[in-house]
Amino acid sequence: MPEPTLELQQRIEQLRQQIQKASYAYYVLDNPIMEDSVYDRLYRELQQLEQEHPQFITPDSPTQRVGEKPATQFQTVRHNIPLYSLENAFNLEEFSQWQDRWQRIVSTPNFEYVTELKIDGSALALTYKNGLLVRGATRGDGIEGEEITQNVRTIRAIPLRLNLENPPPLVEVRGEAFLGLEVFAKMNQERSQSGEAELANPRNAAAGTLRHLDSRIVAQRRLDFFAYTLQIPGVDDDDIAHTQSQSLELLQEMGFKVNPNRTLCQSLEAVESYYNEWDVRRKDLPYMTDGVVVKINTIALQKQLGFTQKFPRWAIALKYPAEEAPTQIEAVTVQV
Ligand SMILES: CC(C)(CNC(=O)c1ccc(Oc2ccccc2)cc1)c1ccc2c(N)nc(N)nc2n1
Repeated sequence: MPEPTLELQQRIEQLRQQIQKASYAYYVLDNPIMEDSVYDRLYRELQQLEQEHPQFITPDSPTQRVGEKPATQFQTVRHNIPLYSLENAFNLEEFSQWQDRWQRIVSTPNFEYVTELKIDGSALALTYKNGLLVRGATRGDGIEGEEITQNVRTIRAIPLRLNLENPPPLVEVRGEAFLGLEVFAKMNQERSQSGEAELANPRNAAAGTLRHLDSRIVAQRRLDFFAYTLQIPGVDDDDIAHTQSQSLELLQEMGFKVNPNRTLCQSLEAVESYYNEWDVRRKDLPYMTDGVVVKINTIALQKQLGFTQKFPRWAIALKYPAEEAPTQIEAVTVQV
């Protein structure tokens, strides 16, 4: 076997960049730039070269998304930063009461909310070391979750490497993993054809898929992901971004898929119109939502308000009425 030449390494790097660019356009920007047949040919060439020269394989190579052997179990890991859940408001009256509560604590007249869609999926905590994805974990109880890195790596909307020149030593990203409605319907069709019980909803299907021990099965399920929180431990949140909306833009620049249907609101009425607008428009979205999330936009104000034992005081979920009565099986997330 001739010594691998420099141009071989350059060819491998070139293939990686072309494949990564096409994958980002397709899975994050939802805007394909390459025919599938061309993508497959480039991918096969890269796989071939890496098999011939495994010393050139890097953890962020697109070929490293699907693991080989199934896991036997998942480890429990402690989140570097706790994952808080959201207080719920079930109507605008409750939202208005929440607004009055925090306005009593901070006397600031000119507040601003960022309103985001609440995706009906399963929360994920992602950890990047020097820009490389090193861990993916389920929310668990917010303090500890299950380490499911191999499964998280199969989610093509999640970058294996941050798009940053000099990445900080540690970056924590939170978001929602979900199954699109089309993928969910196809999954249930396959399950009913093979005599398995259909799953009640895409949230259950996503949570169950994330806990599948065989990442090759997970890769076939085509999970998707929207990021919504960026943290750089050791760096003051206010220095990363002054507002939640800037933080979402940063996440996009770093290579994450961030839900585009977010708005800035300066009043309760503006929040109400966003909530009512998306109660109608969400029926045309290719994924399930179960509410909107309203966050005080200014990070300095978020810090002033802080957290209760369970929730941030500066954010609330404004839920839509549930479509189907939750059944008992929803309580338990099983591998599906
Ligand atoms: C607001 C937050 C709870 C995330 N934020 C955090 O988890 C979080 C955690 C520690 C933070 O700061 C700390 C840092 C160190 C120690 C303690 C707190 C700040 C935010 C949340 C939860 C669920 C969401 C959801 N389903 N959809 C959208 N669109 N947004 C959501 N946002």
